[in-house]
Amino acid sequence: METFKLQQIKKSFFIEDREEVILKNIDLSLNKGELTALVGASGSGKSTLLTIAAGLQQATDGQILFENQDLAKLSAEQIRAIRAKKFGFVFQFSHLVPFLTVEDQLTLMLDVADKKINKAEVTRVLQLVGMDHRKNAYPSSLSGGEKQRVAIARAIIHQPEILFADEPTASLDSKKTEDIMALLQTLTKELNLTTLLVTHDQEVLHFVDNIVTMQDGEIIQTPVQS
Ligand SMILES: Nc1ncnc2c1ncn2[C@@H]1O[C@H](COP(=O)(O)OP(=O)(O)OP(=O)(O)O)[C@@H](O)[C@H]1O
Repeated sequence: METFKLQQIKKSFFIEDREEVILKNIDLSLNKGELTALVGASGSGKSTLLTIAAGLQQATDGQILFENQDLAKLSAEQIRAIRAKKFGFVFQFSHLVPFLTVEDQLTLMLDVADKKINKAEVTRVLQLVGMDHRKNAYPSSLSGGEKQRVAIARAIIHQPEILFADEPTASLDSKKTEDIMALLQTLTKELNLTTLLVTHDQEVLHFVDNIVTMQDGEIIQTPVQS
C-alpha cells in the first residue's frame, strides 16, 4: 500500500545570481512494509531528497503527500509535530546521548514524541533489536554496531510510520553492515514500516525491496527486485 508520495519535487539553490538545480521534478512513491534504497553517485541528490521527504528542508516546488495532506504546504511547526510523531531517523553515526543509558535513550524519545513512557514497551523494542541485555549500559561501552542497534530502537520506539535512514551502515565493517541491514529489513516487514534508505553500498542492495537510482538530480531507473 502506497503511504508516502513525492510529486514533481524540485530543489534549487542560488549561488550568486546563478540557479543551481539540485533536484529535477522527482516523482517517488513509497509503500508500507517496503524498504526502498536511494543510490547514485556522490552529489546526485540522494541526501537532499531524503531531507526534503523528511521535512528537514523545504523543496523549491512539488508535493509531499502523506496521510491525506501535502507536507510542503504545512508550517514549520506542523511539520515538526509530524516528524516527532510519525517519522523515525537513523544516520551514519548513532548520535546517542553520552550520559544516558540505553533504556533512557528510548524513554527520552518517547518524551519528545509526547507519548506515554511504558517500560515494558521499551524492553520489547530493545528485544527486537537484540539489545535488551544492555539496557543499563552507556554508549561508551557499546560497539559501533550495538550503538546503531540502539539508534534504530530509538528511531522506532514511538511507532513511526516512516523510517528515514541516511547511510546507516557507512561507519560499520561488512559483517556489522549485514547485521544492521538484516535488522532494518526485518523491522520494516514486522512493523509494517515505510523505510527510505540512502546508501553508497551496492553490497547491501539484496536486503531492499526497491532500488531507486539517482543521477544529476533525477531518478534514472526504479527497478523492482524479484
Ligand atoms: N545548501 C546547499 N547549497 C548549495 N548546494 C547544495 C546544498 N546542499 C546540497 N547542495 C548540492 O546539491 C548536490 C546534491 O547533494 P546531496 O548531498 O544531496 O548529494 P548526495 O547524492 O547525497 O551525495 P553524497 O553521496 O556525497 O552524500 C551537491 O552538488 C551539493 O553540493
